[in-house]
Amino acid sequence: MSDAPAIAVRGLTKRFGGRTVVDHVDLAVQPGRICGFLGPNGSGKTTTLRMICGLLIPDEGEGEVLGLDLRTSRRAIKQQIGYMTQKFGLFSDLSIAENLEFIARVYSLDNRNARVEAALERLGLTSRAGHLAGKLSGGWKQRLALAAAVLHEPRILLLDEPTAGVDPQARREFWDQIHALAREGMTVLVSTHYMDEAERCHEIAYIAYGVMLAHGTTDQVIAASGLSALEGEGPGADRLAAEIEERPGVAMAAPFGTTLHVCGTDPEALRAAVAPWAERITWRAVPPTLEDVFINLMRTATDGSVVEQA
Ligand SMILES: Nc1ncnc2c1ncn2[C@@H]1O[C@H](COP(=O)(O)OP(=O)(O)OP(=O)(O)O)[C@@H](O)[C@H]1O
Repeated sequence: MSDAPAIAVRGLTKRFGGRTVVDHVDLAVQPGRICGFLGPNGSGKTTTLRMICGLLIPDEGEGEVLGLDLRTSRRAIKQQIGYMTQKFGLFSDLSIAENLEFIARVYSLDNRNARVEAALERLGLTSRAGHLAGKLSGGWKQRLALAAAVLHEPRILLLDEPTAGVDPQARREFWDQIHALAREGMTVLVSTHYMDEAERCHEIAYIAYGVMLAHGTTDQVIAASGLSALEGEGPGADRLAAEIEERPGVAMAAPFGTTLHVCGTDPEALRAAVAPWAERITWRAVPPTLEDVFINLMRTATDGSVVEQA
């Protein structure tokens, strides 16, 4: 397998009405990797995904998708990408298999029967092929949407919040499917708001106000944040969040059950900040979480988007 990234974009920029919603984003994802794409609502994830799959033309920037030029080969790129949008359309009065057959027909795919069979098999849908799509639970609907997205055997999958509103068990199974596809060599870029999903990715990218603020493995992103964290346990620890968050050196404080989780960028200042409660609360150093890192990034990020006056 070549070492060339499956996705490599540089300086990708998109403006809507004079407002920059994706601002010089660089991203490279190697073949067979699952990259989680995180960021607050409206930070530019969907817009970035749509530029990568050739549905939107960037205002600035360049890149290659599977070695194809993002600006000049959008049609060829689209054919090699499976894109699962936040709201996917399916016909509720058609069965799972009929929905897939319909999609195969709309896209004029060859070997339609074999493709539908393969997609059903690949996504564990064969035993439910005759079930009406409208009667499926959220998790099975997502699985059908994933089957539809891989019907044309793309080499890259772009998934836009694929498991929003799906229960934990179904989400876990959906992620098992994504990993199975990645093992076959599929490159996956998946936007999500869930921390447990971020942790299931090989790497993560975090974007806020259209600017890419972090990219790497979970460990790399946590290490690069420079955060350290303490966990406080003792009577009333969980009720101290507001008070402690006011102290210098504390970036965030949040109760988790009966404990209090605090973090900041200066370990000594953090210790000093909680010292007044040291008699009744036991403080111990714990690794910062991905959630700490993302919330801290979000709080420190600024909206640099420029709205031009009409
Ligand atoms: N076609 C459009 N015209 C004008 N503004 C748009 C358009 N598409 C997106 N935007 C704006 O661009 C910004 C980024 O939107 P985008 O959907 O890319 O964010 P997102 O990170 O995917 O958000 P979410 O997590 O809520 O799905 C938002 O402020 C959105 O309102």
